[in-house]
Amino acid sequence: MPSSPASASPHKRPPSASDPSSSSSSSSSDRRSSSPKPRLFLLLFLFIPAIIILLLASLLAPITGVTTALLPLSVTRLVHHHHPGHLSSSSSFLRQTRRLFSLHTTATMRRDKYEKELLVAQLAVQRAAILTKRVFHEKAKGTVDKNDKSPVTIGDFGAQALIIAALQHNFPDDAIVAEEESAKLREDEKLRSTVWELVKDTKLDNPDAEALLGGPIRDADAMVELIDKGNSPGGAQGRIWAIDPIDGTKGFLRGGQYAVCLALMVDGDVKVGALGCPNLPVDDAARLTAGIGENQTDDDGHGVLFSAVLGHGATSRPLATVSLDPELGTPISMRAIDDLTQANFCESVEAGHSSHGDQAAISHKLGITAPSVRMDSQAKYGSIARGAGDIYLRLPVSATYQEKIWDHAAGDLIVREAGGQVTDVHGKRLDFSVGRTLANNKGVVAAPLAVHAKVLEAVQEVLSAKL
Ligand SMILES: Nc1ncnc2c1ncn2[C@@H]1O[C@H](COP(=O)(O)O)[C@@H](OP(=O)(O)O)[C@H]1O
Ligand SMILES: [Mg+2]
Repeated sequence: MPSSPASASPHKRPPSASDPSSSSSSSSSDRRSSSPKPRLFLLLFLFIPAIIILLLASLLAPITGVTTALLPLSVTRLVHHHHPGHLSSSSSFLRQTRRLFSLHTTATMRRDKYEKELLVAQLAVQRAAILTKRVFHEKAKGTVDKNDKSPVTIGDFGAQALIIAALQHNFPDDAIVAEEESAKLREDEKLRSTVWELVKDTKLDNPDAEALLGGPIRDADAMVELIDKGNSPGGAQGRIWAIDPIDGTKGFLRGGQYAVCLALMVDGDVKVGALGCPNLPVDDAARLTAGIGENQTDDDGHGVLFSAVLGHGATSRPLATVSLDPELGTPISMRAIDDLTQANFCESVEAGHSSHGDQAAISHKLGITAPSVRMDSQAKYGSIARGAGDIYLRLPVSATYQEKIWDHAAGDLIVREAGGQVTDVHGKRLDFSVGRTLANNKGVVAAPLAVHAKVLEAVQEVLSAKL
């Protein structure tokens, strides 16, 4: 039969020398009134270390990445477990503290995931891609001369204005490095009104998403001013966005691959990247084919959005899927290559951007027989990141050319987050902290992590005379 609690029993147990609970003959009420100091001491003894732990954990969370939200909870449990009933007023204080710290920690974790930045980047790229696609279709219909550069100019200005508008609306204090500046638009009234006609009618068909980007730009003058906000010198400090509104202008003109590119760098390190590739297949499993660089359409089955956040992997999703969930998307990863001879290379279409001859010599050295796949733009980075291709080489042609940060920032992160390594031909990581160009780097070697060193070795052997 269960014994009744001592306090409820009318018969007190006789005191016993061996019973620690009866070492004193005083009653519990006596005990309550006679020893406040030890209890206070005990309280302080437990509380002060707990608060110090909470403070330290919270401060260290951004550095260590440790999930401290659980820590205050366990400290609370520990205190309650050892001193039930004595901490009621203090426990509400502790609970409040815990809530405060968890809120702070959750905010830190969100910040580390750059959720809002990712969402805005994805939507901004998607909206800008709608504009570029409209121009691409006009061009495909033959309404403009093939050698006329105006479609790409119109698309470039329009897409840049739309992306900057979204960034300014959401992150007004961030700096922006963008490819275009508005001088030409200010001089050319006709060009300005053509771009404005396109910009004013381009919106996402999801009203919440469109509202998040700040809705339409006010007028043509505001549009021109927005374009010039992309004039930051870049550098190693603070938050800087890099925009290439149409990367692969040559591809855009020839009806091949091009990309709308956006990346966020914080203190010179790329944290978020989004690449809209309107003419790539949606299907991640489709291997690259020789014809991928020409006569493309953005019909059904085409148009993919690659994204990545540093430390959180890379994903792809259809460019047409507008969602307020930044995590919607399929994780992508580079193809595991056991036998390098089975790998395939991609490179620029333009021999003036990357040496085709050196690339062929490197292929040969590695025993790769498949011809390289040539395509314009950062679509190359996206394609190897999802395993459609394996290796991307950009081999310097000119000794003086400096690569632009907007041509690489998003792609570099997406490949690294998909399990790849990206360096220059000297084996140095791309350095986005030195301004608008990659002044500290030469060329690009991007490959799955496991084979990167081997590929780099072959690159250096072939280029040894030039390096
Ligand atoms: N001599 C050169 N070497 C390497 N890249 C160059 C170059 N001249 C121009 N580019 C860059 O190459 C980019 C295109 O890369 P790709 O050849 O991979 O498609 C161009 O971007 P835009 O098309 O945005 O102008 C341009 O910035
Ligand atoms: Mg470019």
